[in-house]
Amino acid sequence: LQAAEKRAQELHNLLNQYNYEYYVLDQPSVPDSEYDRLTQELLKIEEEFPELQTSESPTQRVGGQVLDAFKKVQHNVPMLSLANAFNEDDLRDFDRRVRQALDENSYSYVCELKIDGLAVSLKYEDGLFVQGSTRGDGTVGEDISANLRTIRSIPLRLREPLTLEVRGEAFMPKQSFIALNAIRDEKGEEPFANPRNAAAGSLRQLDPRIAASRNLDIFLYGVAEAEELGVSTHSESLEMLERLGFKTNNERKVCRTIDDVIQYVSGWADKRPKLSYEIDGIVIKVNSLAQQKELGTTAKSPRWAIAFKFPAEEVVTK
Ligand SMILES: Cc1ccc2cc(C(N)=O)cc(O)c2n1
Repeated sequence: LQAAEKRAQELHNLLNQYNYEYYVLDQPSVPDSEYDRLTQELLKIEEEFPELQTSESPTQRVGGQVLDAFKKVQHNVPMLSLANAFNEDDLRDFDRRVRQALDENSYSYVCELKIDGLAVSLKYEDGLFVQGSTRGDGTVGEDISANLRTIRSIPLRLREPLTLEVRGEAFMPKQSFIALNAIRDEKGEEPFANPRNAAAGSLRQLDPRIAASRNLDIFLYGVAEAEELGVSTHSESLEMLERLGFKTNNERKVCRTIDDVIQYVSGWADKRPKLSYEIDGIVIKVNSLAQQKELGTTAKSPRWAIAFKFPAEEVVTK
């Protein structure tokens, strides 16, 4: 058993690394055939020694049993929703409020694409993925761990054995959305109106095999209680997420002034069709976590962030 256990660990490490290269970096270093061969080898070992078939095994992404309902999950750190800005004046009003609240101290912003998907929270204990949930009403969400495990860019084991909670946006890439609607069309089923609804519908499935078939993906954008982990800005949180093996959206920019923010926002308005996923705006955050704390939140939204919304995108359906 020891030899099998040692080989199984080697295979976990290899398969996790190849999975990371393929789904997070989009730069595989081995052909699919090699990945499949190693997976078969691990499946054989797990068949011979069932005690090695642990939940962290790369072979256990798609669970077998169909749930009859989702459990409720309490978010210790509320998942906030963002206030919206629709034009330049709204952005300048936001900046005025920030400047006043920070007593004219210097501050900078981080701009990131606002992915049009479903906000989710992922919990890790000693580096292992233990729970995934929807935002729900911000304090209580639904446990969709079995469905989130099927998203290949979500690591089942972090590069460091940390216990933390991260937040991100699960989404369906445009191409997967078009392919899914073509299949539904053939089967005489109602097509999904847009990738966001398709992603939400997929993650609400009680059978994880259906979620696994929907080619979902995710961008992580935050670490709950990041300051506890020795991080002082939002951009450092994003770098930490990358170091831990998470997929983040690299289309982000630190902007020193609201004029830079406005330039960044207007630059993206007509670049959306080029993206392989839908965005519904740009998220603008005060970069310093200490200043975020100083600004605080209203009942449901941070005072240190705002979402600039683009007009609804005419969806390419064919
Ligand atoms: C605090 C917060 C809330 C919702 C968010 C949503 C997105 C998004 N949809 O991409 C990105 C963020 O950085 C967010 N940040």
